[in-house]
Amino acid sequence: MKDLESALTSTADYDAQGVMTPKPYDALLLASFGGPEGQEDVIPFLRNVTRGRGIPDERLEEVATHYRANGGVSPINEQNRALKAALEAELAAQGIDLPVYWGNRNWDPFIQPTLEQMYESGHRRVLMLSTSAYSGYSSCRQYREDAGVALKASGLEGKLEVDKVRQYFNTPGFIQPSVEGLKEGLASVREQLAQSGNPDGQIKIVFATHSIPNSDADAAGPRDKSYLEGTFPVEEWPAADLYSAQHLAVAQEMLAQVPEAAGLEHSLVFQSRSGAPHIPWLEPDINDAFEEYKEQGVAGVVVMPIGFISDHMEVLWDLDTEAEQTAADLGLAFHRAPTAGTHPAFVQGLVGLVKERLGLSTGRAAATTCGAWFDVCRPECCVKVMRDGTTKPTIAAVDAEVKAPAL
Ligand SMILES: CC1=C(CCC(=O)O)c2cc3nc(cc4[nH]c(cc5[nH]c(cc1n2)c(C)c5CCC(=O)O)c(CCC(=O)O)c4C)C(CCC(=O)O)=C3C
Ligand SMILES: [Fe+2]
Repeated sequence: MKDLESALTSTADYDAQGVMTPKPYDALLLASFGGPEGQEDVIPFLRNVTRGRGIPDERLEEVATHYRANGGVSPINEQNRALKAALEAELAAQGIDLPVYWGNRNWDPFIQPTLEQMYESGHRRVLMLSTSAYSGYSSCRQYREDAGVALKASGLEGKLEVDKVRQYFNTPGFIQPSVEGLKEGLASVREQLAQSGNPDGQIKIVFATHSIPNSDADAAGPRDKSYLEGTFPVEEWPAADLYSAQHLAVAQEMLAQVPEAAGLEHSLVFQSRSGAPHIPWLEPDINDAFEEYKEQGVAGVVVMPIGFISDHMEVLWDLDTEAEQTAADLGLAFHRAPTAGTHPAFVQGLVGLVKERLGLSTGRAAATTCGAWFDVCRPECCVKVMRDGTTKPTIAAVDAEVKAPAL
């Protein structure tokens, strides 16, 4: 076990701010969540997702119906195939020779066999890009663990180097598609209100993201928040956990770029809660929030799905099916903005992040009041202590081999 101080200072390939020295990576791994591709995959997929996580059976049955209604197919795999193709095209257009592979946490193609295949094909230095933009256990650390565990289990540790692209919530390429979406959404809701004879009706801009357990939210980012100095202005978000604070910073940046939003109220709400009912998760739920807005005199909502990079099941079901129905029941005008998907600005932004790591660009792209996030996560970043008291091996972390004390 490495001592934390020496882990922070003795490794040559990143600096004290967690910025990694550029390297000649020879392949890119697009790492994602995975999803079922047919009715027979649905339950095995859900078991993979929730293994050891105490999600009640009733919740699994309920989530299964969302997939069943869509032929047992999650839209996420098609979206990742499209993103992979778009990344390949953009890399080729920029003359960068970097093959792209795809591996998932919960469904075929899985991360471990993909890494094995990459090694067998002669790759030795892999850069991983995950389909999650924010900090948090599910969105950052768990991807680092997926790679860390896969390297151990495959015996590739020390033979295959795997680093990770930093979290990109506050990059211009992630923000720009939503800026356009917000403008279109405001126009759409204004039009709906005018059509219904209420042209001056109050509009609320509702930023939506995945709820997570409060304990995960509190553990998001480095445990010692002084590591955030110069990267994330913690003092601006005194009441919020870091996961919420990152979303609020993104929301603020989008609003600042949309003059049509001036004077309108906005909020951050949560969706897709699971887990046992007695365990607190981030609130308010989007549907509860709509009821409150109705009572406050709001006439229409523009929903901004900023927690997700593509229109997967959580977006199609929890927003476009449930939340839209709640809005209809309440008589609220409703518009859901697109996710980043394969928007050219997003794809170019991701390729820009890869170029940073290859040493092909100068500067580290960042929007919002936060600076660029760390390439190498700070001590106990988004830490999750397993039931047996250990943490899992991870990549791209100063504490890869440091055993975390219980929280
Ligand atoms: C923060 C976050 C993101 C956003 C970042 C990111 O994009 O990665 C995300 C994405 C996704 N979550 C997804 C699906 C599921 N998440 C679940 C369960 C959970 N998610 C959690 C958090 C997140 N999840 C948590 C704390 C749990 C409970 C504990 C656990 O198990 O870790 C469950 C179990 C059943 C249930 O919903 O209870 C399912 C089926 C899909 C695929 C959708 C598709 O198929 O199109 C995607 C992209
Ligand atoms: Fe999830």
